[in-house]
Amino acid sequence: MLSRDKPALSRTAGRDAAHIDVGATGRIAHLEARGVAIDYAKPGSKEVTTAVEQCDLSLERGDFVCLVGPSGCGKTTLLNAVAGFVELAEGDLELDGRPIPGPGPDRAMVFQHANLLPWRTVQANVSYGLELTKKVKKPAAKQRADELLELVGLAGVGQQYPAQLSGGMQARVNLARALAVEPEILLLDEPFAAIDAQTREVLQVELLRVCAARDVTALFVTHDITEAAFLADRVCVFSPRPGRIVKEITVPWPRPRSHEIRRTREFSQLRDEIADVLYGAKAGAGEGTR
Ligand SMILES: Nc1ncnc2c1ncn2[C@@H]1O[C@H](COP(=O)(O)OP(=O)(O)OP(=O)(O)O)[C@@H](O)[C@H]1O
Repeated sequence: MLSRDKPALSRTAGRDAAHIDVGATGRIAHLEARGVAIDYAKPGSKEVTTAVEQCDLSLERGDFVCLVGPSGCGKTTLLNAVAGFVELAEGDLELDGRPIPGPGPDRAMVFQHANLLPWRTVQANVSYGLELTKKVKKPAAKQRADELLELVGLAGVGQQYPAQLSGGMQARVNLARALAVEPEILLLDEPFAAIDAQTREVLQVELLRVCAARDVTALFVTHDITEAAFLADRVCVFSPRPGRIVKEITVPWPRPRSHEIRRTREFSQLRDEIADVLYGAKAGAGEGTR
C-alpha cells in the first residue's frame, strides 16, 4: 500500500513483487485498483495537481469496462497508470495480484489517432510491434498481421499504405496493431472519437466481436454515453478532478451485441441512468488542486 506519508523508491512497484494480495473475497482480480491516487508536479513549484484520488476498480479476465467522466477528471491518467507510464502517489494497482512493474507487452494502448507509419504498408504497420519483440521471425509476423487484418475486417488491404485508407479503416488497423503482440489487456483511449457516427457504430460492433474472439480484457475511455452503454459490462462514472469512481453501472446484456439493442427502450433507460450520475457528479464538483 502506497501512502503519501511513506514515499516508496519505486512508487508503482511499492510492494514486494512476489506478494500476491487475495483481498477480502479470497479471489485475485485480473486488474485491481485500491485507493489509487495520482499526482502531477506543477512545474517550478512544490504544488501538485491531483488527477485521480481514492480510485477503486476491479476487473476479471475478459471484462469490458468503460470509463466516463467530465473532461480532465483523470480517465487517461488512470489508463496510463495501468499501462505503467505513470506512478502512483497512493494506493495499489495490481495485475493478477502483483504490482504493475512498468510498461509491458501484456497491456496495449489504442489511442484516438492511429498514427500509422506512412512509409510502411498496412501489413508492416501491424507486424511492426511484433518484429520489435524479436519473438517471431518476419514471415510469421507477416502471417499474424494478415490474420489480424482479416479479424478486423480488412482482409486484402495489407499491401496498401495508410494514406490509401479511410479513417474507419485506419482505426481498424490501429486495433489490429495493438492486438499483434497478444496483449491480455487493451487500454483504449477514445479510439473512435474522430470517426463519423455511422462508422463508429459499425466499429463498436466489430470491437466487441474482436474482443470476444481474442478473449481480451478491455478498459475503454469515452465521452460518449451511448458508446459506453453499448460496449461495456460495467460503466464506471468518474467525478470531476480529482477523479474517483462515483458509481459503477452494470449493463445487463451479454456480449457480443448487435446494433438493434441501441434502439430499445431499456437501452435508452440505461443511457439516461448513466447521464444522471454523470451530470449529478458534475454538479457536485469540488476543487482538485492541492
Ligand atoms: N503530464 C501531465 N502533467 C501535468 N498535468 C497533467 C498531465 N497529464 C494530465 N494532467 C492533468 O491531470 C488532469 C487529468 O487529465 P487526464 O488527461 O487524465 O483527464 P481525462 O479525464 O482523460 O480528460 P479528457 O476527457 O479531457 O481527455 C487534468 O487536470 C490534466 O491537466
